[in-house]
Amino acid sequence: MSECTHDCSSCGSDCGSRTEPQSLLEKPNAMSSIGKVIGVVSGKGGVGKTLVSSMLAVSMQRLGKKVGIMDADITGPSIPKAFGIHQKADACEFGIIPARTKMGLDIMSINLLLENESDPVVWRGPVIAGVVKQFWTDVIWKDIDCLVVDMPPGTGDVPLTVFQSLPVDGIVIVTSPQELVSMIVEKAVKMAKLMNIPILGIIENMSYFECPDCGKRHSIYGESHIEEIAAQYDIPVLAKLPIDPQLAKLCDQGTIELFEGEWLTEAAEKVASL
Ligand SMILES: Nc1ncnc2c1ncn2[C@@H]1O[C@H](COP(=O)(O)OP(=O)(O)OP(=O)(O)O)[C@@H](O)[C@H]1O
Repeated sequence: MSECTHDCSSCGSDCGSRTEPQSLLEKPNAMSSIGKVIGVVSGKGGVGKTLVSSMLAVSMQRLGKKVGIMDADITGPSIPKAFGIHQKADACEFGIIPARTKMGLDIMSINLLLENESDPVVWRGPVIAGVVKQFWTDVIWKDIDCLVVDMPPGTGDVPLTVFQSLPVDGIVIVTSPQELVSMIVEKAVKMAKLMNIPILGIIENMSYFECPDCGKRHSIYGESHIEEIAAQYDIPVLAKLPIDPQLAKLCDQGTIELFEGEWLTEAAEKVASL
């Protein structure tokens, strides 16, 4: 064993002098420069986390920030499709170069590394978690003000890896107005607290549908209880996003960067000002 430096955070030895646990934080690629890291999480699948991650990133870019998106949803990657990216990632001697969207966002996703983007990822948890770490250690995130990490739903291996290995500055929780939402939000809140990660707020997706003819709002998935839930956990509601077929269409066409609307501007300002 080498001589004790008394810097327990970076030392892997389990000696009698240990006063604090070893930090599991990974070093980013030497060529990377990353300002803030924001995780976008949801307790369950299909609530529109990818759509919200994409729109939040675009909204921050519209505020003049340089934004990257790490698609940490390894088994269900959908970020490249939303941005119409089908090419493979490039590499140089220093690391992997993310794909650049039409409007200038940097994107990394497992789909940029697979031979065919429709190939399924049938890997065990530790391998998937290793890939997510490599998206941090091997990818060159150049001059990024804010890196948005689109997490897989739930509280499994990947969120745990991201929270332990990346210096996450805060998370945004995405929900939809459905029955189980309180319990689901509670799980996400508890995980963030357990990992000492600040919760920036909740975004409710598919909150309502606004009739294009008369402007009346309909609560398709039931009345929203997001304010009560947010108050219960003392976290702000950052935005409410309507069900809008136009958004689904833009996602399907790979043109989400062209969305019109200010729903996420306030949330983007809050995240960008961290
Ligand atoms: N507000 C909305 N209005 C219209 N369509 C939406 C809205 N939010 C999400 N969708 C559509 O619902 C589908 C699922 O959304 P998305 O992929 O963002 O969910 P997710 O939570 O990331 O899913 P997963 O858990 O599978 O990763 C997509 O086709 C998306 O375009």
